[in-house]
Amino acid sequence: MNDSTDFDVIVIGAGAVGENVADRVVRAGLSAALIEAELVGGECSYWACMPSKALLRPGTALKAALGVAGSREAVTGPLDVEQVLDRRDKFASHWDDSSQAEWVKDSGITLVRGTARLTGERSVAVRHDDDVTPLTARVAVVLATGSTPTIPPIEGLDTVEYWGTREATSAPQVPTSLVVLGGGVAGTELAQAFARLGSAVTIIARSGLLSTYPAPASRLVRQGLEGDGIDIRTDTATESVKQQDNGSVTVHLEGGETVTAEKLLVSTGRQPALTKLGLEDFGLDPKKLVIDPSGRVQGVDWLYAVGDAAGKVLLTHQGKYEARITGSAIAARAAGSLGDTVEDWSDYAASADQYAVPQVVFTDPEIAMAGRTLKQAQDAGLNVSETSLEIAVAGSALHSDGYQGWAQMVVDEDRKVLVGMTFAGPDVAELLHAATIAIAGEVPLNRLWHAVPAYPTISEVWLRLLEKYGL
Ligand SMILES: Cc1cc2nc3c(=O)[nH]c(=O)nc-3n(C[C@H](O)[C@H](O)[C@H](O)COP(=O)(O)OP(=O)(O)OC[C@H]3O[C@@H](n4cnc5c(N)ncnc54)[C@H](O)[C@@H]3O)c2cc1C
Ligand SMILES: NC(=O)c1ccc[n+]([C@@H]2O[C@H](COP(=O)([O-])OP(=O)(O)OC[C@H]3O[C@@H](n4cnc5c(N)ncnc54)[C@H](O)[C@@H]3O)[C@@H](O)[C@H]2O)c1
Repeated sequence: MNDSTDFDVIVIGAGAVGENVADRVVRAGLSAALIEAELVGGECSYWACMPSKALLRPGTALKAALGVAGSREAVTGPLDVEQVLDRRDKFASHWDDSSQAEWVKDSGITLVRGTARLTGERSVAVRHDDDVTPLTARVAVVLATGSTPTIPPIEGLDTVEYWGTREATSAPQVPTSLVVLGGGVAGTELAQAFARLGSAVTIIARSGLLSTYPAPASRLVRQGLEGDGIDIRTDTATESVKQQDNGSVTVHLEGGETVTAEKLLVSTGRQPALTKLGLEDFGLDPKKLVIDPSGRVQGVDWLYAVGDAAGKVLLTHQGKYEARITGSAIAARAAGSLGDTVEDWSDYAASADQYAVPQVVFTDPEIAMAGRTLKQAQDAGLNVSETSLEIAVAGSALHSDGYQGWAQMVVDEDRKVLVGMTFAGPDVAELLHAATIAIAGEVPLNRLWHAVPAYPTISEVWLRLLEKYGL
């Protein structure tokens, strides 16, 4: 750290999102301090996206080889667990942030290690061990503090040892059995990763499995998980949990049934990490901030929030997008070229957060979705139609024997543009960006008709959907 305590911009939280805001403002000629309490790189690098995908990928690759006659016969054994965990460790940089800290320094950003709290207008105190360093920002303070797990009020949970997603993604060994509480994205991905690494896995979901996605897509994932031997209990409430003498955990379900496993994973959602920042002193609610499309916090014109902390979309790529937008808005306001209001879809408004978010569930099969589901579009008052079909094209037949997939297109009938797209099936994630472009670009359907998918690829499903729609 250099000795300066006065910067143009202070960014609290050096996750992927905080790093990107700091980089953006420095590139625009401003100075920036980036404050981090734990590891530079944040959740995604060490305990979320990277290690979870590294745990999943070998199982998906093995299943792909088993799905094609010829390569199937060449597979002679199960996953090599030690190799999988070693590779995961490399993707998590062995939980060492020195290369990311080096990048921060090389980018001209000042890294300050410690826990930050707002102490006044544009003022922050950073506590590191017993030292407290006061910092001031001439222009703006940005909250990029991420999110923390939501822990459900289940009797006994505070008395047992359980895994959160951090412990699961960094697990040094594979447990013989695992019970997963929560049927959301984190729960299903990690359930499949551990099942394929040899754990006997049970998922307990209060409602459905991946219930925010279109039902045919979630059903395909459920079939895939069941094919891996996962016991899935949906619409099942958990009454209490208890640790056994041998360390295993028993989950007592509504109706009297119990499930016992070596490890319990609680993956029941996340919430913005906004407590202990002193927000109350500025009349703000630390449960959720109201922010404008440039990321500025309502009522405090020097304060911004991005990424998970902003609470709009809890995804790395979307948080980094917000970081680029907010960084540009801060720099433009510092230069006097941007006022209080920002235009939708301009360089200073994170409009895609509302209309064109891409998201992937990295199970096998995958779900890849961009924009709105039919229900979300209807709830937003749009006059929409839906067209859906099974993915059965030359590209999918070649991809694997017995390929099963599903796709859905949601069209705004008043404007004749795509507002939502969902694909489910093996390797559909790579189809997604075309949908994101069509939605964000509001490409008219009669022009999309001229975007010809290459033969023989799974993307031919685009053509089938447009034909079924009536083009
Ligand atoms: C298991 C799992 C898998 C996931 N997989 C994916 C995926 O595949 N793709 C995807 O897009 N998203 C995924 N996500 C979501 C993704 O991890 C988050 O959206 C992303 O990490 C948010 O980045 P962020 O920078 O906003 O927050 P974080 O990465 O949480 O970073 C915030 C940083 O702020 C620091 N901090 C907090 N408070 C203070 C303070 N007061 N002072 C100083 N520092 C502070 C923290 O230590 C942390 O390093 C996954 C999440 C989980 C849990
Ligand atoms: N591939 C990806 O992009 C990816 C992967 C993992 C996580 N994430 C992100 O991380 C965030 C957190 O993931 P998550 O799966 O924890 O959250 P989530 O919100 O996706 O799912 C949480 C699930 O837990 C359930 N639940 C809540 N309380 C419960 C209880 N008492 N008992 C049983 N179930 C209960 C909810 O009904 C929901 O299905 C998500 O917002 C997601 O965006 C993304």
